[in-house]
Amino acid sequence: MQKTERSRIAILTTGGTIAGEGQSQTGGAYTSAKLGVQQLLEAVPELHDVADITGEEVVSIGSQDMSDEVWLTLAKRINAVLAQDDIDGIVITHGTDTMEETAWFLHLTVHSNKPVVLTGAMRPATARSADGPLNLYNAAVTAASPEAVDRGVMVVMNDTVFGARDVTKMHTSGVDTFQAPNFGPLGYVHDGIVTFQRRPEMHHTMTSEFDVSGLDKLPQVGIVFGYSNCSPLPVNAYVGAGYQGIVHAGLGNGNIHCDVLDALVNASRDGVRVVRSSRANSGSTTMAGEVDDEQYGFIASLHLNPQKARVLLQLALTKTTDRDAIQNYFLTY
Ligand SMILES: NC(=O)CC[C@H](N)C(=O)O
Repeated sequence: MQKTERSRIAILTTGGTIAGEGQSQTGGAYTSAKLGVQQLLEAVPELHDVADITGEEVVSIGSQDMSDEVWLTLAKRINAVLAQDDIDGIVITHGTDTMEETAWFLHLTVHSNKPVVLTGAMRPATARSADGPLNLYNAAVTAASPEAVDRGVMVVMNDTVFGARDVTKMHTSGVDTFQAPNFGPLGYVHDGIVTFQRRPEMHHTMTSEFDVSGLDKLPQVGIVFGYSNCSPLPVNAYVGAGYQGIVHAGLGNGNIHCDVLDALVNASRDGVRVVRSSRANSGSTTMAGEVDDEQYGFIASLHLNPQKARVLLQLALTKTTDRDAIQNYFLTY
């Protein structure tokens, strides 16, 4: 696709290490979410070679403090900005800890085919070899590219373009922390040019039926972690607190310790929707395995990791509590 006019990109900031500051250029200690939009933009003058840029702060937090409320604010703001004729794409700067969840939430709740790209950094702005400035530049290159249209929400980090559904944070501190263990990247950015290899096949953005425009909160869904000799206490606590859904970060192919299984079966029979995911980091929690989902009324998360399964279950519960319909969402998105 040839582009004749200059792109117009809105950069929305939310905090994270990309806006972080430390005392030392080589030490590890720093505080995230310290720099404002102008400082982020001034660090990368080359952004203006890529597109006409506007900047706006949405929140300023470490993404470990991300909340459903901020997600709803972001989705509504992005939908409004992308509805403007004078904006071609959006870059969101974000902490890396929950970047994959925010990207996935937006992939399902933004209704535009214009590019939406999240980026961040593993090293604060004050560090030697800070990765934020080049990540921000590469994100803007991607958001400004006509080739990026209709690929849903993306994460651009470390020269690599990932699809929101596929990407996960795999390393606590390395700049190559983001990976897509099941399906690989969508593309790469080098020398100011983005090259795509493929398109996300499952439903998203324009074909997503989830609409949060009228919502000010989301259904409560918790995650419980599976391990040897584990306890049903967290499941029972969520049920007691009135949670509508529970995602089990299971063993292997979504297996569940017998004590926890009893608690989850009771929860499921009481109408709490239970999704079976895996702590294994790659592979699908398949629909036929050691656990009989049909018998217990459970839902298989397939390739979605626990934190992403939680997001889809929250959105599914805004539409229905029917187990089969929710399983169908997991097969569709
Ligand atoms: N590398 C990072 O961005 C981590 C900083 C912070 N914990 C956050 O996720 O916002």
